[in-house]
Amino acid sequence: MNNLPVIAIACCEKTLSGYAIQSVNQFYIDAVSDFGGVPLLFPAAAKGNQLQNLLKNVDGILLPGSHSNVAPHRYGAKHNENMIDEGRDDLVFQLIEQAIENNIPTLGICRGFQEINVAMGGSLYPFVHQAGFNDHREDATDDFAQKYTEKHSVMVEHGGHFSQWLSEQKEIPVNTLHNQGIKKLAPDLRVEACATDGLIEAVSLDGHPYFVGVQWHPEWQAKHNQFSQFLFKHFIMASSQRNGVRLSGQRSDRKKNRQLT
Ligand SMILES: N[C@@H](CCC(=O)NCCCC(=O)O)C(=O)O
Repeated sequence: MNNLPVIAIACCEKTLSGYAIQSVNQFYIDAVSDFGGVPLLFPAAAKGNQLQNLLKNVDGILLPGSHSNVAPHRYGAKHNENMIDEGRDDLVFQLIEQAIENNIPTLGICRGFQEINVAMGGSLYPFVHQAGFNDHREDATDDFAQKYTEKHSVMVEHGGHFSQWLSEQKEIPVNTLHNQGIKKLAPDLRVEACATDGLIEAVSLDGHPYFVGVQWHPEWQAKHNQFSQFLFKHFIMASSQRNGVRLSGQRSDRKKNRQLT
């Protein structure tokens, strides 16, 4: 029997009561567990060999949302950005490179979606509602049911994963909690869905086992949302397949080492 797939979740670097902390919103941890993965929080400080060694024990990567924004210099922009988290940027840009190079199943959500586009050569609008699009910002309320309620639809593009998963369904109702959005699409990314105002809201990478980014938040009550179930089930399935290959490779290495001693 395969072990449960280990899913690396990228942390944000924040400050709490004067202490520097690594943090992940619990909704992401719960969604990974609910769909059969083992969440493993990856600290934003992990670099180089540390990261390579950690990734040897990983079957999937989740790039979660965050109120911070990708540093403008990462995509040649000059505007002032107050919500910076360069430790997270450093971590996820390495993770994205490794995920593409080594076919590690990856799901990017909101900021994670934007990081994928920037890491692969695209750019972002700092405020989409100032660039001719609708206002996609989150509601300023402590009522999370209101904050995460569905606010618009995205239109499914033909030829990608989403159109295969959904067969005839052409629209997906989604929530919206973001200021920023894709301006220039990275060259190798496929558009999977767009908002009704034309903003790109979901992408994937052809030829990869699972490399998907979405601008909305499928982790919110994921078990009760049809499309969120597609997203997470396929993500965990691809990660489980990697888990099987990874562990069988490690077993044969141990056997070879025993034969050499
Ligand atoms: N900062 C980016 C992305 C917004 C985002 O990820 N919001 C979710 C915050 C709550 C959470 O998931 O932790 C933007 O504003 O576009």
